[in-house]
Amino acid sequence: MWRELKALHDQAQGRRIGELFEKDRNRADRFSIEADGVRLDYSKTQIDDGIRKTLTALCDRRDLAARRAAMFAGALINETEHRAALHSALRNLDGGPVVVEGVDVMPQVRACLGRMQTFAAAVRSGALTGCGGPVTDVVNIGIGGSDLGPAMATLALAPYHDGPRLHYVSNVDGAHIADTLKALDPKTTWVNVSSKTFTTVETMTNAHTARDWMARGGGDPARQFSAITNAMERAGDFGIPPERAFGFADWVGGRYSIWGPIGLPLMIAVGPETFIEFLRGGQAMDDHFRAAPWGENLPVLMALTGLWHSRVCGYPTRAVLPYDQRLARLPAYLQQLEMESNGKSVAMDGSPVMGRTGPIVWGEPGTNGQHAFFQLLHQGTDVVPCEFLIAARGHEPDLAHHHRLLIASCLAQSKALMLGRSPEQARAKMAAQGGEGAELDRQARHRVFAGNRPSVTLSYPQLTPFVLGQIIALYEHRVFVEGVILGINSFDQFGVELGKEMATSLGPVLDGDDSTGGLDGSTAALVAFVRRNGA
Ligand SMILES: O=P(O)(O)OC[C@H]1O[C@H](O)[C@H](O)[C@@H](O)[C@@H]1O
Repeated sequence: MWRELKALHDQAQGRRIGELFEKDRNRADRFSIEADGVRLDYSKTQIDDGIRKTLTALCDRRDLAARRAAMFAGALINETEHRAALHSALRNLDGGPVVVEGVDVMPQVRACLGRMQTFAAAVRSGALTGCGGPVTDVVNIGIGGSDLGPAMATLALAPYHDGPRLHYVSNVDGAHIADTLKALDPKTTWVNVSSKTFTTVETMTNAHTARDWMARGGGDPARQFSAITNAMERAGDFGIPPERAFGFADWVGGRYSIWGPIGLPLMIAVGPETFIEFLRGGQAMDDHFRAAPWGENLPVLMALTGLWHSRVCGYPTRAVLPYDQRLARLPAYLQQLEMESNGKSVAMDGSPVMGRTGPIVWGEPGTNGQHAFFQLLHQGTDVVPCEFLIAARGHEPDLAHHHRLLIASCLAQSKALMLGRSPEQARAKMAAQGGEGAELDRQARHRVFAGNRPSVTLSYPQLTPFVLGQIIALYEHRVFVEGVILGINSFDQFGVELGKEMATSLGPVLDGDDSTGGLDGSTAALVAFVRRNGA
């Protein structure tokens, strides 16, 4: 089927996307789908009826319906780690039982959500205090999946933020925690340590530093710390008692964990009701993903468009461009979600994967990116498929003129990428400005835009908690569909281990252990530089 798609791609070579609209007046509608207010427009791509048909046939060829059912039913689809991938159970608010290895996990999920609500309400109301009175600031310490989700969502839902100030510390670079704690009062700051394993070196180092800071400054770490982990004993050893620890099961992967206790800081910021709205958005996307036919299914169409661009067209990267400042952390969040899930070279059965798997995902909010890297998007030698995100309205009614400009810019960019500017148009423009002769020719060449550059646009009414839930669940399922079609396991991450292991053995070398014999030349020279110039 990849060969068939490659042949369709070759046939489409040289075809202008713009012409597809001239041939089919209904193209925009026929190549857009909408579910519960979220609309995906993939009409500004080379995908036509034949390509779509072959792409959707991939879903049946790879038994997507059965894999999807297995995921939602709690089967051990993470085969390398013998685990279920059941983040959907965390937002299964009105659904029935979900059974993992003979046990319905829903009572445990509901009990945990209830504890989170009680805890968040107590922090927000001032019922839970620090030594110096009500909690003014919450510092969340975590990294990767224990940081990116809540950090991204706290910014996204800023208009709903009515709890204490939230701060996120992730990097082991002491600059991160030093800059964060500098402005805080140890007597009214709450520290939450988020770590699924409670062993991650960055998180544990920051947690110890925060504990020392609090104790030195008159706060009480025994009272002002909480933990989110599935290693309760380790949290206890650190000094956080079970009543202030929130557990989650191993069937929730780190990068899929925002829906459960890892979302607690978000719940503290926006309140339990708003958090539940976020869960409802995720659940609505689950319902859509499970019910809609392939050709009307948002995660499936996003996945198929992505595979078309990366696997068939061979474009190595994809730009995520939220025209929504509050989604500024979405590209970083998606880098973990997509690249940690599908950046693999070995198939589920252990055989090598032929061809490209997950593309490199990168991006920045618009309009800022326009004044930075959009030059390359329009005129560079690599084609970068772009994913625009835009809300029909913002949260600032008195600044509606800003939003009008934001939307106009977003729509203009996807239009310009598609249509470009021909040499004739560039010459006419230069001539209208008084240019002539050889200089006009030379100048005009710099002002040509090849166009025919694909993009998709995801639009939604407003970035509400419900819509954010829809968007995040949409991307999760997109990753799952891509993984199934590529035949890889999207739920393990062995690729992060080797560097961690090597860091452990390099620590003593940096401390002065002279057994540098095993080091490669470059690493030995870098160690020598640090020793010469370090403290
Ligand atoms: O939550 P933790 O156990 O501290 O793990 C934090 C992160 O570190 C690991 O290296 C993984 O790459 C991530 O998937 C994980 O989210």
